Amino acid sequence: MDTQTRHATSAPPPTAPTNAKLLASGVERQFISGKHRVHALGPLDLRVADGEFVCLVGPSGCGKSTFLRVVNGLLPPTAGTLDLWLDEGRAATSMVFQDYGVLPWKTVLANVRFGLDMAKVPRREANERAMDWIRRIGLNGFEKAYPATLSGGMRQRVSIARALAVQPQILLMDEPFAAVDAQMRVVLQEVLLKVWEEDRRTVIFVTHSLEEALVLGDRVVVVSARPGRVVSDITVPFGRPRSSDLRRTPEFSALQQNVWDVLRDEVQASLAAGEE
Ligand SMILES: Nc1ncnc2c1ncn2[C@@H]1O[C@H](COP(=O)(O)OP(=O)(O)OP(=O)(O)O)[C@@H](O)[C@H]1O
Repeated sequence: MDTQTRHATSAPPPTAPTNAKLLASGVERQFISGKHRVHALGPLDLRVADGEFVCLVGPSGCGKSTFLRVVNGLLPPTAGTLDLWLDEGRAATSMVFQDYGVLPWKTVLANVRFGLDMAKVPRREANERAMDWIRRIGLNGFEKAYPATLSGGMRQRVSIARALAVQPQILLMDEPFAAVDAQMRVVLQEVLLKVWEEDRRTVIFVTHSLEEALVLGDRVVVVSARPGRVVSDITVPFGRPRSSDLRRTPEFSALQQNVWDVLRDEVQASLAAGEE
């Protein structure tokens, strides 16, 4: 049965729009920093359908990570409402960050199992589920290895497997491939496409790479200079399954240029405001 979760500054919750997983309505977040008030985000309006892969792009400091933290429930919005429609008994969200976030004193298996251990899943089942993800993400044979012995790309696979092992209803990814080299980035994008296409869970993916956003996303949402608002919401017309060859098509280059034309104004506004 569906439940509805609301991170809100007002009540009551609305009925779910058809197929919606997330609905942000006028979401804002301000921070108090010393004597200053920082208006980090919003008002931001966004609807994400169940099973949709949505990429957020926008200038540095525009509030993208803040939005993910609001969705994750780590930060309450200071205005507006965020509604999530969730299935009972399953993890709501799970986060993957740029800096791997793996625990150096645990093996790959124990890292991937971490969220299942927290949820008190019996050890045998937790091991089976973790091993399944280790295989799916291409780390078979490394389950007993420690993170220090792995490359950056492999550590990030561990992070992704750990996030997915708890079967989150919404996967939140904050520039997850920004710290790996260009070739590994393409490999990780393909790994993510493959595992996502197997079960199509809802994903919100923050990136600075338009190419990455267009390869991965069903939609690319351009966020304005701080405080971040949606300035453009582009449906990516390329079919699935996708591969990296998509990048070499003229249609891809044309769309990338169109999105950049929108984003460039926001980056310039951000630079003028001294954000970067
Ligand atoms: N805890 C906090 N206290 C004060 N200010 C904060 C806090 N967290 C974020 N900010 C400010 O809010 C604004 C938005 O930050 P956020 O990290 O969400 O941006 P971003 O779009 O994710 O940036 P980037 O692309 O560089 O990662 C920035 O000006 C940041 O300095």
